[in-house]
Amino acid sequence: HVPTAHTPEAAPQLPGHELLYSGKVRGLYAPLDPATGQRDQERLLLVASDRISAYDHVLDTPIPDKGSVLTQMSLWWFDQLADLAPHHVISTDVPEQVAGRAVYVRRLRMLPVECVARAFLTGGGLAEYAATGTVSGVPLPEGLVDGSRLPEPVFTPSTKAPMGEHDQPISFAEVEELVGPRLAARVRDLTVAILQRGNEIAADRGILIADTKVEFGIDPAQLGLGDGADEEIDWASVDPDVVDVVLADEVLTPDSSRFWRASEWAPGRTQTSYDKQVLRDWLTSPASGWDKASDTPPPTLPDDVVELTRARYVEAYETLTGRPFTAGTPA
Ligand SMILES: Nc1ncnc(-c2cnn(Cc3cccc(F)c3)c2)c1Cl
Repeated sequence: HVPTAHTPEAAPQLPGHELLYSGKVRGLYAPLDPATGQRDQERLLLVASDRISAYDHVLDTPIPDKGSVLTQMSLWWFDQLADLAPHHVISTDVPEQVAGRAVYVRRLRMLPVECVARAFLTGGGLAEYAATGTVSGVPLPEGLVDGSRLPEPVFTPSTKAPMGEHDQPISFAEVEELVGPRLAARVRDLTVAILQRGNEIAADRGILIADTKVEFGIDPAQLGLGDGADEEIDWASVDPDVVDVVLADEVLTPDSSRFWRASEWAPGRTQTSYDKQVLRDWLTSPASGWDKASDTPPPTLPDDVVELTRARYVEAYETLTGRPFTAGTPA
């Protein structure tokens, strides 16, 4: 089930494909059957653009290869996590206009929950903890500060807000109301296990993953639905021990997660972002002439900021995977 699209110019037209849904920096397309022009009901094309967002704005300057780096990092993580959960990837044999930065995926019915887990406390989770001593209803030790490592990753789910709005944190009890206690427990356990595994692997490479957001879906056939079917699903009736809970969307990328350099980690202050700090520092410096409180769009980026930011993405990919980044071709 893919939300109806609003089709801003941001996502390009793609021959043989229909744009279904355009996020801030990504697009979701349905392949069209060349014979009938009908949408393929079993596959989607998930495209990552080179656009980057900061301070809730999508910048007008692309970061070359960002889409390709993040796509290839996600593909690598799907392999590293294959023992924890099946994934939705079918093929990287994609149209040349999006080579290296798109994947064909199985079209699933997505659970209506943004599955977030936190291994370190910062951002919205820290704010909630400061106000209540808990996060998503989970009591935490006293005395935690910005960047504190949590005793173990905590599941902090959100609702899927409408386009352009912020997701709203919800409690585990609300997740149980949304998808039933069995699926709720399963996606909680999977999300925590994915972040735990991600940090085990990343720590060996000097990277900390503070938090991450993943999405899960289920094959319509396993729900007794036709491919094109759009009817409401009674999630509470779904038994996760019978169906496959599939890891979809993107996984453990710097867009879906906070990446920090382990060598720079210092609880008690704002941590530096592995990938976005160069961009943030320039945008908040006098050099940019921009005021982030003004709600005006950020200015075009200078070449050195673009190149340094591109280098951060490439460095994150090569450090994590141990593979040289090759632009435009899937690893
Ligand atoms: N395998 C799947 N089956 C059905 N739906 C999805 C799905 C729906 N939405 N999203 C998030 C998203 C991904 C990219 C570009 C966007 F604009 C939005 C992912 C997936 Cl991944």
